[in-house]
Amino acid sequence: MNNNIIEEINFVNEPVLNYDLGSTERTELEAELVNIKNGIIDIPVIIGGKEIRTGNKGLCILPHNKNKVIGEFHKAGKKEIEMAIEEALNAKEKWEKLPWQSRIAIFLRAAELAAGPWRAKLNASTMLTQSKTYKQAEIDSACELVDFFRNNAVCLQQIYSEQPLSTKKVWNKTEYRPLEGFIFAVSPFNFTSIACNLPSAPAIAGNTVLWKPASNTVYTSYVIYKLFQEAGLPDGVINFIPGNAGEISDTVLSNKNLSGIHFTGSTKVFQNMWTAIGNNIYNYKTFPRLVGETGGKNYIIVHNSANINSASRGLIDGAFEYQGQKCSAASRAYIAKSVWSEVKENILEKAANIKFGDIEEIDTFMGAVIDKKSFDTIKNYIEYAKNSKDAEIIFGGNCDDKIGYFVEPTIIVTSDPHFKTMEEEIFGPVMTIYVYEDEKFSDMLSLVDSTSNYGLTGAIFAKDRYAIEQAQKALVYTAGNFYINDRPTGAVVGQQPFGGSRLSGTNDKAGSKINLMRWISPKVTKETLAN
Ligand SMILES: NC(=O)c1ccc[n+]([C@@H]2O[C@H](COP(=O)([O-])OP(=O)(O)OC[C@H]3O[C@@H](n4cnc5c(N)ncnc54)[C@H](O)[C@@H]3O)[C@@H](O)[C@H]2O)c1
Ligand SMILES: N[C@@H](CCC=O)C(=O)O
Repeated sequence: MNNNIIEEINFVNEPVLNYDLGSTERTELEAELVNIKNGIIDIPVIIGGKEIRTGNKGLCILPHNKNKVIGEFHKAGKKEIEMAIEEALNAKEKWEKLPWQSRIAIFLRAAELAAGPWRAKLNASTMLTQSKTYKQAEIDSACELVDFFRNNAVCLQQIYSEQPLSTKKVWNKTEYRPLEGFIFAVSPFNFTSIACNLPSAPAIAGNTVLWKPASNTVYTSYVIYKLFQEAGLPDGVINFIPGNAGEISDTVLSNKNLSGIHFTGSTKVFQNMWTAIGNNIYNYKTFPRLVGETGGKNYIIVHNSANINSASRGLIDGAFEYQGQKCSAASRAYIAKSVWSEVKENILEKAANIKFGDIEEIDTFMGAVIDKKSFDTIKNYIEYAKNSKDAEIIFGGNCDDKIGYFVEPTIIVTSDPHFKTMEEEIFGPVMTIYVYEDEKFSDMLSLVDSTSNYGLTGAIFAKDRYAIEQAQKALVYTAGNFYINDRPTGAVVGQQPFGGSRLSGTNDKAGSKINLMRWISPKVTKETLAN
C-alpha cells in the first residue's frame, strides 16, 4: 500500500488575505457579519452526532455590543457528560481502526473548506464573538486554523513513517496506537484556531474526544463543529459539550477511562485540573497525559543599541493587538534610560494613532475585552496604578462598559520593577514599563528572569550582538518563544512552534510533532526471524 498520500504536500502557511475594499473576501465577510447579526441561533450539545437540547441555556453575545444576542446554547449536565463519555468510548473502536490516511483526509478536507467556502463564516463569528478586527480574525480563524490542520497531517505522517532498526534476523516495528480511553479537550476564549486544534489534534491521531468550548465563544466553536461534520468526521469522534466548567470537570476527571487532557487557558485552572487528577490517580486505567498551555507575563527589553522605531512598533503591537488578550502579549517592558525619552515620544505618538472601537471598520486596531469579569479585573489593575505613588499612567487608563467592554490601551511607567502590574498576568491592554540604568544591563536581565514564574514569550530589541547573546543566555528559561528585534506575539505554525515552560504550560508546542506524540502510545514488536 502506498502510505504517502500527502507525500507531495510541502507544508506552506495559508496566505493572509488583505480585505481590500471591493475584494471578494471583503464582500463575503461583510455579508456573513450581517447574516450572523440578523439571527439568533440555537446551539445544542452534540453527542455521538445527536443534537441534545437540555433547556438549561447560556447566551452568545458580542463583547463590543453587550446587549446584542446572536445565539443561545444548551449546557450539558452530568447526564449528558456521562453519555458523551460512553459515546466517545463506543466511537473509538471504529475510528482508531480506520486507516490513518482516511483520518488525515478528513482534516485536510476541513482545511480546504476553512481556507475557502467556510473562511468568511469562521472569520465573521470570530470577529463578533471575540471582538477581533479583520486582521486579527484572519490570522487566527483562517490562517492559523488551516495551518494547524495541514501541519498536523504532515507531522503525523512523519511520525508514522519512523520505524526502528531491523536486522536480517530480527524484524522490529513500531505501531503508533492512540491512547486507551478518551481525551478531554478544554478551550480558551481567545483563539479560534487553538479551540479547533485542542480536540482535532488528539482526534487526527486516532483518539476520541469530549470538547468543552469556552462559554464566551460557544458560537464560533459550534461553527468549527459544523465544519468537522461537513468534512466528514464520523459521529462520536468529537463530542461537543458546552456548559458549566466545574460541573463538567468533576464528572470527566473522575472517570476511570480518562486518558488525556488537552487544555489551553489560565495557569490556575490547569493546576486545579492537575490536582484533581492527582487525587484520582489510583482510579484510572492509565496515567492520563496532561497537556496544558497556560498564562504568561511576557516581556520586551529595549537595549540602548535598539532601532527605536522598530522597538516602539514592537511595544505597541505586542502589547495592544487584540486588546492584549493574546497569551503572548507583552505586558512588561524594560527600557534603557538613555533611549527612554525617544522611545516614550515614539510610543505615545503610535498609541495616540490607535483606532479602537468598531471592529467592523477595516482600520480599527482594537475592539472590546471579552466580558464583564475581564473588564472588571483589568479596570482594578488600572485603578491600582492610578492610586499608587510608584506608578504613573502615561497613556490611556479609561474604561467604559456602557455599550461594550472597552478598555483604552494603557501604558504605565513604574519606578518599582516588582510593581503589581509588572508581575501578574492581566490579560488586557495594559503595558507597564520600567526604565533601567544602561550600565545595569546584567542586573536587569536577572530581574527579568526572577520577576515571573511564567515562561511564555519574551523579546529583545538591540543591534549590539554581545548584548543579544548575553540576554539569550541569561533568559534561557524565561520563554518558550523568544524574539530578537520583533514583538513577542504572532507565532506562525511550522515556523515558530508555540508554547511556554515554567508555569506557562507543559510546552508541547501546539501544531507540531511534539504535541501529536502526546496523543500516541507507541507499541514496539520484535519478531525473531532466525528461530
Ligand atoms: N499558552 C498558550 O498557548 C495560551 C493560549 C491562549 C490562552 N492562554 C491563556 O488562557 C487564559 C485566557 O483564556 P481563558 O480566560 O479562556 O482561560 P480560563 O482558564 O478561564 O478558561 C479556559 C477554559 O477552561 C475552562 N474552565 C474554567 N474552569 C474550569 C475547571 N474548573 N475545570 C475545567 N475547565 C475549566 C473554561 O470554561 C474555558 O473553557 C490566559 O491565562 C492566557 O494566557 C494560553
Ligand atoms: N500563538 C499566538 C498566541 C496564542 C495565545 O493566545 C501568538 O504567538 O501570538
